[in-house]
Amino acid sequence: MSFFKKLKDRLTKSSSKLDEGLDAIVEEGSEADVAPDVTPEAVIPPPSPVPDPQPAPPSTEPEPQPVPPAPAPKVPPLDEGLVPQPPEAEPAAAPKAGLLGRLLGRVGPGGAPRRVLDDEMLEQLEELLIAADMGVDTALRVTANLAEGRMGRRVSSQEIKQALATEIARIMEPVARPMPLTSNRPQVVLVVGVNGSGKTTTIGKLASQFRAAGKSVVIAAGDTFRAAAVEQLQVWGDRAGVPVMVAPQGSDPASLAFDAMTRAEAEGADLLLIDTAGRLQNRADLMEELSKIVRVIRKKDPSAPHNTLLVLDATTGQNALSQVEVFRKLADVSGLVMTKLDGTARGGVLVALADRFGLPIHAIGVGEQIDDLDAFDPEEFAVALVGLEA
Ligand SMILES: Nc1nc2c(ncn2[C@@H]2O[C@H](COP(=O)(O)OP(=O)(O)OP(=O)(O)O)[C@@H](O)[C@H]2O)c(=O)[nH]1
Repeated sequence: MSFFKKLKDRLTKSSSKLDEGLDAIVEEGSEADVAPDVTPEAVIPPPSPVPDPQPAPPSTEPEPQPVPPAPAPKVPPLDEGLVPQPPEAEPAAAPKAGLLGRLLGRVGPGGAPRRVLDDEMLEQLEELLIAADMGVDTALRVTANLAEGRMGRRVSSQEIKQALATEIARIMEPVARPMPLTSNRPQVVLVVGVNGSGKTTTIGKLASQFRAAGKSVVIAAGDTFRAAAVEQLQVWGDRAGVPVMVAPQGSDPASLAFDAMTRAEAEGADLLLIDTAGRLQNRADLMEELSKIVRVIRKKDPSAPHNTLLVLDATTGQNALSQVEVFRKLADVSGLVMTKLDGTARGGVLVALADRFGLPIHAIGVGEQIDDLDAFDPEEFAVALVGLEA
């Protein structure tokens, strides 16, 4: 199964939320929009060419004769990259409201419900995006950009989805960067994040991928306080075929990091992945612990760590934003990994993260298996998030 397929299948909760929400907004508005004037005119298919590229304002005065009344659906085709579909051909007017119209609307662009993009619709879109965890600022920016050049036009939900996906991909593009590989040997990667965010799993998946790419890897189980965490890391190390250095419970993580550095150097390892504790209850202690690890490994290599990955759990939604803020104070975070994008309706938080911090998103996790981690592809993500077909 391609990763995209997997992503799409597993992002169902996020995408269905947006997907259905967008459909509902357009359908609801399209009914309200056509209802007042649809009765008399629905009979007459409006003449093909529209006199003027007018945005079809809700006709104010009652039209006397049934000649070519402007109000209905005849607007110049929505151009500018909204949809690569043919302009709504001829039958546009007829099957609008009602179940049939809706069903047809879902089948093809020909009879899709359309709604005039106005302030009310924009507000509804904003609310939907905020509910999908995009955050207020980002939702406002996205909808403002979406509105540009489209206000007053009749749009279908498919077109809105396309436009939304384009907008989201545009925001995500600059942050979609795989973890850079350096020439340092070992390249030291510090992995930080709150407990349960998926650090251990991510380290296992990364180790496995680097191994598959021909790199030699050493893992250090730096959360020495939690025996279960260490055991879990050992399990992942075994799966990935990578040695895991552990220390007695409660011993100094910095000294373990130093030993791991020594071993990685001695073995000529390409990468050293260091797991760390994620107890945020006492930030001062955690900060001290992390900076001690950094001090100690810098005795061996002043340029280390070469990457500090913050692992975030997508299911925490907006909380991920505050975690970035906290961890940026505790450590010099250089990139993000977002886990658990499967099974959450909160995938939109990634857009908020990209928009707010601009930190590289190196990878995303969409499952608990060893191959459920991949590079972050902004277009695939955007399309999956809004529920479009690839
Ligand atoms: N569905 C899903 N579950 C994940 C993903 N990544 C991690 N998990 C699960 O999340 C739980 C916590 O993951 P860990 O890797 O143990 O998290 P941690 O940050 O190391 O947490 P501690 O061991 O408590 O420090 C585990 O049950 C993982 O299987 C993911 O991408 N998708």
